[in-house]
Parts: sequence; C-alpha cells; structure tokens
Amino acid sequence: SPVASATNDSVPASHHKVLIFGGGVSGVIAARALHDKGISDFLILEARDELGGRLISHSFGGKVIENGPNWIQGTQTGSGPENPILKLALKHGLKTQFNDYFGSITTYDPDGSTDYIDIFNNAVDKYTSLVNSAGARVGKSLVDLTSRSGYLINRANAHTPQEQAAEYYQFDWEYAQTPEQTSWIASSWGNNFTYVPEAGGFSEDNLLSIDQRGFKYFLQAEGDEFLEAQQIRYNSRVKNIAHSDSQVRVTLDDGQTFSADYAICTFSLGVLQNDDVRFEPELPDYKLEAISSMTMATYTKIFLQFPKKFWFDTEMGLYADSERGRYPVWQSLDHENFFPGSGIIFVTVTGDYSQRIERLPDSQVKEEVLGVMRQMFPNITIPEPLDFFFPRWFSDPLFRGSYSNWPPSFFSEHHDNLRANLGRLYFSGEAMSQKYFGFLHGAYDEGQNIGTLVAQCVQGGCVSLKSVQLVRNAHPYEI
Ligand SMILES: Cc1cc2nc3c(=O)[nH]c(=O)nc-3n(C[C@H](O)[C@H](O)[C@H](O)COP(=O)(O)OP(=O)(O)OC[C@H]3O[C@@H](n4cnc5c(N)ncnc54)[C@H](O)[C@@H]3O)c2cc1C
Repeated sequence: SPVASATNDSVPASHHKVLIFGGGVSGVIAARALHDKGISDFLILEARDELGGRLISHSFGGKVIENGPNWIQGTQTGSGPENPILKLALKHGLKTQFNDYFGSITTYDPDGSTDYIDIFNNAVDKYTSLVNSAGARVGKSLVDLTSRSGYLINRANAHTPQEQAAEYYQFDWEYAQTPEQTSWIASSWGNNFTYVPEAGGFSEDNLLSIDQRGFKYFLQAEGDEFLEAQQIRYNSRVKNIAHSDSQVRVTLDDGQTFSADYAICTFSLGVLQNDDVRFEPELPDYKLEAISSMTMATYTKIFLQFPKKFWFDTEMGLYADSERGRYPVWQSLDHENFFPGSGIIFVTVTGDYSQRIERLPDSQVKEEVLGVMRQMFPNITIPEPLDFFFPRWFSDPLFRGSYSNWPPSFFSEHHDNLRANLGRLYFSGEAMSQKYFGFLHGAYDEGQNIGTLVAQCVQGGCVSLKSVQLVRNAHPYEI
C-alpha cells in the first residue's frame, strides 16, 4: 500500500476540511459543532475502539462500574445555567442518582468507627474560609500562593489524622492533589466556577451515574444522532502532527497519514506533556511553557467486591490514617440508592499516592486496602474479596493522569497560551477550559467553543486565539 511505509511526504490516505484528534467529550462535541454549522467533511481519529475518552466503563462483580468520571458535578439552580452534561444525560435517559457527599457519611480511624463529624463539619468551614479569602485576594490582585499557605494564613490548618482526613475529603478528593500542590487563587470559587451559579456555574449537587450501559452512553448516543461511519476512525493512534501555513498532516503509528485544512487536538494535558505525540515544527517555547505549567493530577478508584456487605449504611465513609491520603475516602455501592446487594465498595486515592500504587502489583495494593479495612472494622473477620480492580490512569499513554489541576505558578496568560491555536492547529479538551477545567462540562464547553471557531475558519472567517510570547511577573531579588 502506498501509505504502509508513509513518511510525512507520502500521499495521505485522505484529505479533509477538519481532522479531530481524540473521540472523548471534547472531540465529539467539536464534531457536533462542525455538523451544526453544515460541515460534514471531518474525520475523528481515536486510538481506542469506542467514543468516550476518559468515560471508560468496566464490568466488575456483575455490575458496570466507572473507571473514570462517575458524577455529573453541578446540575442546575432554578432556571440558572444548566450543566450541559446533565442536559445530554436527561436527553438520552441516563440513569443517575443524587450522591449525598456531606449528609451521609460515617467516620473511622485506626481504632474503628469513631465519631468525628464535628471535625468533618469544621473542615467544611475551613475550606469555605480558604475559598472566600482566595476570592478576596483575586479582588486585590495579590500574588498567588499554595492552598496550604492559604489554610495557614486563615489559621485553618489540619494537624491530627482526623483533621487531615476531613481536609482531604474537602480538598484532595476534588482537586486530586494536595493543598501544597494547588493554587490558592484557583480555589477562589471552590475549584473553578462549576458549583457557583452566580459565576456561570450550576449547583452544588452531584449525580452519580449508575447506568448499566455505562456513563459513556450519553455521549455515544449523542454521537449516534449525527456521526456517519466514515467520519470516525477507531484504533488509530496518532504519532506525529505536522502543521504548516497550508495544512495539518498527521501520521499514525502504523504509518498512515491524513491531512486537513484545519485540525483540533483534544489529547489530555498529560499526553501533551509527554512524548507520546510529536509536533512538527516543535511546539514554540510559550506553548511548551503553558503545557508544562499546569498539572495532570491522578484520581484512582479501587473497587472491591465481597460476598456480602459488612460496612456502613451511609453512602460515604472516611478513614483517618496517620499517613495523610492513605486510603481515606470510601463509597458504598451496596446501598439502596446505587447497587443494593452487590457487595461492592470502592476507596479513592489521589495525587502522589495514586502514582505510588500504580507502581505496585495489584496483590500488594489489595493487601494494604484489606489491612485498612481490618482497622476500620476491628470486630469483623474481613473475608477474601471476590473481585478487586483499579485502573492505572497515570501510566496509561492515552491519558497520563486523570484531569488537570492548577498549581500556584500557573497564570491566566498560561491558560491563554494553552488554548491558543498554532496556525491551523487548534487545541481543545478539559484542561483548556478556563471556566471548568478538570470536568466533563469543561471538555464539553471547549469542544463547543473550538468546534464553532474552526467552523468559522472553514467558512472563511478565521479568528486566532490570543497568546503572549512571554509570561512576566518575576521581580528578581533586589540585592
Ligand atoms: C478517574 C477520573 C475521575 C473523573 N471524575 C469526573 C467526574 O466525576 N465528573 C466530571 O465532570 N469529570 C470527571 N473527570 C474528568 C473528565 O473525565 C474529563 O474532564 C473529560 O472526560 C475529558 O474529556 P476530553 O475530551 O477533554 O479528553 P479525553 O476524554 O481524554 O479525550 C481524548 C481522547 O484522545 C484519545 N487519544 C489520546 N492519545 C491519542 C493518540 N495518540 N492518538 C489517538 N487518540 C488518542 C484518547 O483515547 C481519548 O479518547 C474524571 C476523570 C478521571 C480520569
């Protein structure tokens, strides 16, 4: 075949108006935006064998569980803005259930069930003071610091294991990194605008997908409404993206090439940070700095199935270990609202702890988790689990982590530069969303925005996104 040993000079397998790299939420919604503007000559190149991206479901213990996103985070307040993921979920009849994070929780420490709900509630107040004081800093244009500095300045630091577990639940469980690793300013609306209707967000509610077609169903069903078979290529792994004044040309790992007038790259921040995909010419310094200055955090759900439930009747459990972040947040799926009788429970770890367990064999992680359960339930002989599973997001070359997080050295100019197009090559995806980075609706919002922008390009009204060559704010030591 003329393309089997293709180099970048070879004849492309096909030429299109637009190529879309990645078939996650951003890629599919960008495709829909093109379709809505009457553009049908586009091709989605996706490495996996289905649409959905990080929406990956898994059969576990007779149920379909979610390796990745599980919640529609923020719904709608009154007639205010509606989370677009909720809208699609309702449209396609996705089965979801309200998840009561704060009102249905049992607390544990190494002595078993110990009531520290007062400490838990106090951590909610401490987090609120962190968020409000961050907002005040933004108003005064004060420099960013870490969220840990913010906690300290607010005299709201966590000391005991119980305080640390309660803080973790407020903070790391959402950001997937520690307060030390996270910007204080970024917390100013409580991790971007998602939960704040006054700022264009939705509500504080979280709906857990329990749909047995998988959470991904809402996206695949939406895709089915407008995508034609020839507009998607599955099992197509992009290795090289070359762009010039006249076109974008992409090479797959099997050597095939495709070209287009414009392209939208939706690969995760983690993929862009690694060398999984090469750019030609190499990314300019300002783009590389922007990509490198945001963090790809990792969030890991570890699933266990037992012959029958022996744990709390609440939806959530919190375990305070002497080591902060060690198997802290537990969620019962064997609950009347979710999968009653399933015997399934999962525990979540994040950040560096996620990276740590990815390096361990499953058997060791399982033993550690069971060890924690023995401490949480000292009067119960913990049976051998029927099933055990956790995904390794950080090691997965298609994702390299779970979602983006904003470190204190990240400036809004970096975000502009992250989004900025390089000529005919545009970028989209969760990390590019200034309002909702980290979330499904962030990926949606950017897909819609960038898809619409590229449609304008195709129709002759191209707009370039703003960027700056140098992000400045350093004040060198005055000696
Ligand atoms: C564990 C976890 C929990 C989460 N929880 C939630 C939650 O509850 N609620 C929420 O709103 N958000 C949550 N998120 C975040 C949410 O999943 C993302 O924001 C969203 O899915 C990102 O969509 P995207 O289209 O930007 O990127 P992706 O979904 O990553 O899409 C990019 C696509 O590119 C493909 N790809 C990558 N490399 C290549 C290559 N070289 N060639 C071809 N294709 C390639 C990938 O296979 C993927 O399909 C969670 C994420 C994870 C991992």
